[in-house]
Amino acid sequence: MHSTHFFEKIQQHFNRALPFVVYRKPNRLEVHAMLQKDEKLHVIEDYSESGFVFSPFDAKEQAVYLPVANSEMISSDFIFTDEEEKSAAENSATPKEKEAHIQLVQKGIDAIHNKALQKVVLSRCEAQALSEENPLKIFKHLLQKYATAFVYCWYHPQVGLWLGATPETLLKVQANRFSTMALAGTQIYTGTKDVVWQDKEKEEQQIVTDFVVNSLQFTANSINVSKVETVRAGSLLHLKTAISGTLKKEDATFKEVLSSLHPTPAVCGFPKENAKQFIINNENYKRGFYAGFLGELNIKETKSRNTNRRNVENNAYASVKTVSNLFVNLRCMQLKNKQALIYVGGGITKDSIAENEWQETVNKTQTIKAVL
Ligand SMILES: C=C(O[C@H]1C=CC=C(C(=O)O)[C@@H]1O)C(=O)O
Repeated sequence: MHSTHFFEKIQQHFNRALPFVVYRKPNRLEVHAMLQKDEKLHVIEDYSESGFVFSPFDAKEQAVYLPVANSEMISSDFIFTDEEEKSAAENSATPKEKEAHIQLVQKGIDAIHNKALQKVVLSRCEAQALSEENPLKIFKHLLQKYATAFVYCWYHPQVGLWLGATPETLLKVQANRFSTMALAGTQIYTGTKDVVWQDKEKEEQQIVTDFVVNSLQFTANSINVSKVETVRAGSLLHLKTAISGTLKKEDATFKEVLSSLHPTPAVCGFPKENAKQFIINNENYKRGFYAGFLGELNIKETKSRNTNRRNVENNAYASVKTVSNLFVNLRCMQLKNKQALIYVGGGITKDSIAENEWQETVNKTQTIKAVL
């Protein structure tokens, strides 16, 4: 479908206040949309559903989805333009917000010194007035600026309007093959990926790798762990380990794998339950869908071995695969009351310095502020 028509269709759908998602996977040109035909809110029961899932940070809260069976699916290639670079907005956080975050981080550091935790990811939400209110225009800026991210705009009249450009894969599954990643540690990108990482960042990332590998022991047959590499996410750099392998049994284990992984110490902490309780008791706001996950769930993909569509006989060779592609909802915002609510957090360990952790969250807001 032509790009102009594609975005017009989504705009009309949004004007009618009907649920939709529009998204582009990392390093792809193709943009997909699912336009739900009515305004019903569909709730995930057991992850055997087929559609686009949107799940909150706290697994006790309801995950929702747009079902394939009740949606129109459209796609288009996104054309990159020579768009003028926008200058990122000024820091909109108040001194009070800074003080509150520093106190929260200090409390986390103290809990780690008292051995209640080894790592905890602490976050905050910053409001910024919107100069551009059309979500699809903001979505296009995200597409343009973050080619290597999973970029999305998700809307349901009963849930809200969310956008983001996340660098983190939670879980990909195709047949019995899976892949995931351990992503953590942050520094500003200054023109090269050839940088030195401090022990603090190496440790916070290693905690994620160890957790992911251990969580998969029971459900995976084989696990491959890559070397740690430095990856770029917009104006930031992170440490990443790629983890892949085969699952023991595809269907029965998908929900199990998902609940053993989420939330990983990249967004929660270690040990998981203690960190989660610390977050719920001490962050003075509700994360909602920030640091939850989203993406394609049990989508049927048809792959034809012969690209010549006129050759009907060869369609016999087409294979249908069920795939899931889930991402962690980071570098995201909720649009509400003419404001962008920007969600940012960072991993706290015994070596954290509260002021630096504050600055890291300020740096992370730039991913979103650069497109507003
Ligand atoms: C929790 C966030 O990032 C995670 C992913 C990469 C690096 C992180 C860090 O360095 O703290 C976080 O673990 C966020 O962006 O809000």
